[in-house]
Amino acid sequence: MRLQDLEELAIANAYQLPRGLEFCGVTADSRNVAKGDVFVALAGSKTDGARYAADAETAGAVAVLCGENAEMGTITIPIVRLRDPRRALALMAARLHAPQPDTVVAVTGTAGKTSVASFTRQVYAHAGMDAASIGTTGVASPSITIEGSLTTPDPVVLHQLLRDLASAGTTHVAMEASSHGLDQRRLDGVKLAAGAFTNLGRDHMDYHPTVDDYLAAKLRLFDTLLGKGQPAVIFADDTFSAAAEAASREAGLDVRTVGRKGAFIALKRVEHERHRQIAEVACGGETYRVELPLAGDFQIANALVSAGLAISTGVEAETAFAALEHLKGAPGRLDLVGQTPNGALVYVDYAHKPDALEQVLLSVRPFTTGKVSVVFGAGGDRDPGKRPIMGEVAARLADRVIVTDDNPRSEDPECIRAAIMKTVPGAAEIGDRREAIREAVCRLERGDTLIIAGKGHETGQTAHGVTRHFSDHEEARAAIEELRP
Ligand SMILES: CC(=O)N[C@H]1[C@@H](OP(=O)(O)OP(=O)(O)OC[C@H]2O[C@@H](n3ccc(=O)[nH]c3=O)[C@H](O)[C@@H]2O)O[C@H](CO)[C@@H](O)[C@@H]1O[C@H](C)C(=O)N[C@@H](C)C(=O)N[C@H](CCC(=O)O)C(=O)O
Ligand SMILES: Nc1ncnc2c1ncn2[C@@H]1O[C@H](COP(=O)(O)OP(=O)(O)OP(=O)(O)O)[C@@H](O)[C@H]1O
Ligand SMILES: N[C@H](CCC[C@H](N)C(=O)O)C(=O)O
Ligand SMILES: [Mg+2]
Repeated sequence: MRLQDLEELAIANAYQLPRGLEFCGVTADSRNVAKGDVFVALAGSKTDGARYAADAETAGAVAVLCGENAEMGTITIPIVRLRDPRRALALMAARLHAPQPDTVVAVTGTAGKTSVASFTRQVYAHAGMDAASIGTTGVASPSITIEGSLTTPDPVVLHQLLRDLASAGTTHVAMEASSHGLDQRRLDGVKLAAGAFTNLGRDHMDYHPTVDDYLAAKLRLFDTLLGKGQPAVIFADDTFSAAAEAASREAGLDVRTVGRKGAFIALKRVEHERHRQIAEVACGGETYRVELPLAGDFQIANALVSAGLAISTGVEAETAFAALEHLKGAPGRLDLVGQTPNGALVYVDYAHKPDALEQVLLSVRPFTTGKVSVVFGAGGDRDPGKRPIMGEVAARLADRVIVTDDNPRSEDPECIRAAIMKTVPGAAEIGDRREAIREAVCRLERGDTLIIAGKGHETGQTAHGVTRHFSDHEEARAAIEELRP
């Protein structure tokens, strides 16, 4: 690629560009610079890439792209100042690591992204397509499997991955668009075919200064990344649905609402059973009966969003709704890990924010004839404001609460627990998560349901800066085993 190609990508003015300068790669991390690369110096949350420009030059960088006001030290390679260097990085990574699979769809929202990405992949696969999903739980595809990473990978990693998937024959990709990812332009180079919105609640208040800022980041998917006439699938029954719909209409997108208030897919009726739900939906003048093999009201919402995405990108409605009958839940999302000898149900769930905790507790109540128990904590080095709200949710919606540690990271675990305990004074406090799970499991009686919330698919616990192997699934199964005679 030549530096003057940036002009074609509409990210720089011709006069700024050293003509004819060729480069082979791009990176925003000086530690990854290879000879002949362009280094993009980004101002981050911890440090400023400009500080590492000299390291990048030593490592063989041929030019540095940076923000308009970056304080660059003395370097001899050309410096190109840009209004939006993060976007430049994404567009360059896309150009360098082409091609992308033909159909890439992205889903944003506070909760449900991982589930929708996984469900959409499953619907595509059911329709006979070679499909992948990319998100919090990693990459799933017929050719490439990667466990867990960022929800939205950084652009260089993302475009290398999309290229590898395309080369392996994957044609359809469903990916998560996190607010960090959207804000940091990680998706700006992705050629999207459609976008989706699930809901908006409290999250990442450590990163976004206000809810408006958080919403604006999410809405970039619709007002900036998708183009006129492209489908925007919007869950219609959330408080913020109207805002997502308005932004999409304003951008000239083809708005397709789904849910009880949905016009594209209208949810007419749901019957909840213990491990499945039967929904009646209307789409394109037809009515379909869907037996969803998953518990939880919110999974209906996620399933409809994924059907909306699949139908909007070429899957027949009948095929999409038939596919929903075979869905497997995303790992660690209202995941039934076992049943105690007296018949109580034990679920692992990834609710680590107030709305998710509320939804998951509400959704097990209809099939719980006994008590609803919950074991949860809150992550350290993350928005402390959510802790008392999660305590309040648990106090209101669970009959038995054990407050334990999540990933305290660098914080004092006791202080995190104390902040939750303030609003749920009736709770038991057991810091050791293994012990908390055991205690909760052995107190279960017939008809009870236990939710072990917060860590879902995670396989480690980080405390005092050290990560040790820890799996809620393994702990729950071991605790159930101990009850067997
Ligand atoms: C807060 C945040 O989003 N941080 C991400 C961001 O880092 P940053 O831009 O703030 O970087 P920084 O550490 O301040 O450094 C600034 C720049 O200097 C560069 N640098 C730094 C040191 C050096 O020696 N040389 C060098 O060039 C860095 O590469 C960077 O470009 O960009 C990095 C590269 O893409 C990410 O790895 C990093 O993710 C960190 C690890 C992280 O924990 N991110 C989480 C919060 C995140 O992104 N989460 C979302 C949402 C999760 C969800 O709700 O599902 C996600 O999409 O996963
Ligand atoms: N549509 C939904 N509405 C409300 N809560 C939901 C919804 N879908 C999932 N949840 C809850 O949120 C948790 C996380 O779900 P999921 O991983 O699909 O969302 P996510 O948006 O990817 O979250 P994260 O940003 O943490 O990766 C689930 O375990 C469940 O408790
Ligand atoms: N992507 C989220 C995951 C949180 C998971 C929870 N178990 C925690 O550690 O807080 C974050 O990094 O904030
Ligand atoms: Mg996710």
